[in-house]
Amino acid sequence: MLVVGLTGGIASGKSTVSRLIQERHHIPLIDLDLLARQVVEPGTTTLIALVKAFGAEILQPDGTLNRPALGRIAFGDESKRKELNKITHSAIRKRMVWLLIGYWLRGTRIVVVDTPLLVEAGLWKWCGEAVLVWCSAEDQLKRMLLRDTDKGLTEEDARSRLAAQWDLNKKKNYADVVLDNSKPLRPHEAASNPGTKDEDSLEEQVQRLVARWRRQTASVTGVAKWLVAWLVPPVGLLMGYLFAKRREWEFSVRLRTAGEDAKAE
Ligand SMILES: CC(C)(COP(=O)(O)OP(=O)(O)OC[C@H]1O[C@@H](n2cnc3c(N)ncnc32)[C@H](O)[C@@H]1O)[C@@H](O)C(=O)NCCC(=O)NCCS
Ligand SMILES: Nc1ncnc2c1ncn2[C@@H]1O[C@H](COP(=O)(O)OP(=O)(O)OP(=O)(O)O)[C@@H](O)[C@H]1O
Repeated sequence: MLVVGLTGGIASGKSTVSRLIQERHHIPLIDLDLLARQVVEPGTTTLIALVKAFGAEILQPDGTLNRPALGRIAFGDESKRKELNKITHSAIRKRMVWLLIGYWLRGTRIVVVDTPLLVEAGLWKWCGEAVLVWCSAEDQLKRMLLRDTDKGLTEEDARSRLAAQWDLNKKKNYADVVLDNSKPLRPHEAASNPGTKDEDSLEEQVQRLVARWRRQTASVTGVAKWLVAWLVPPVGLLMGYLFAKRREWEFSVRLRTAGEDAKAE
């Protein structure tokens, strides 16, 4: 099974790409932002742990999580954010692994995992391919404000959310594929933009990417690997482990060349 890690920064266009992959190309998708919401539903041990760590002011009167309030605490202070990650990430990963196992049992060929923290949390090594949805920090800020101002997001909130994540140029070093989302979304919009071609639009880039995944997984070696991993799970696990180790080594060479530190959070 080809597990693709899809990442980017806040408001860089991950959900837009996810929607295209899921709805237009019918590839299953695991959204870690969504799992992050499920693990903090009322009554969960994760929500209880969060209240213990950050106080009852992170709850709404009805007992659900007050997301903007927790966001303000976590995005404004690195140590608080680390604490939040420590509490939530293991529960999110557990859910993700169960979902992956489910897809694998059903014989799925390609699954996309959408997560903003693919690089920061070190998940990139465990993916067959890491895809980064890139745009400039100015575009991220502009798009975030356009999207979220009516949900109460101020420019200060937006800047602190942006500062809470790695710069997207730094994340490029960890990506196998970079989707340039500084251009228009659709081909016809690209045509009316001076200096931009139809094939530069996000939709066309995603179309080409998915076509390659399909060719790759339908090739003789792709099918043979998938079949062996599916029929003999221990061999599949070993193949996955060796692949991750090779990937870690290849990227550490690449990162050293780029002057980056391979260690994530
Ligand atoms: C702090 C919370 C409550 C704020 O909720 P809110 O609804 O306002 O934002 P939402 O969850 O939609 O996240 C919006 C974006 O913020 C960024 N973000 C979220 N969590 C983090 C984090 N821990 N570190 C850096 N950026 C983050 C991501 O780009 C995400 O797409 C929420 O983001 C959360 O529970 N975060 C911890 C879990 C987590 O790390 N999720 C990311 C996927 S693993
Ligand atoms: N190429 C583009 N041109 C203009 N607007 C865009 C483009 N791509 C995405 N957008 C808009 O930018 C906003 C952010 O995109 P999206 O929600 O896909 O980002 P995201 O990376 O999933 O964000 P988050 O991490 O906050 O969930 C949305 O309102 C989306 O419609």
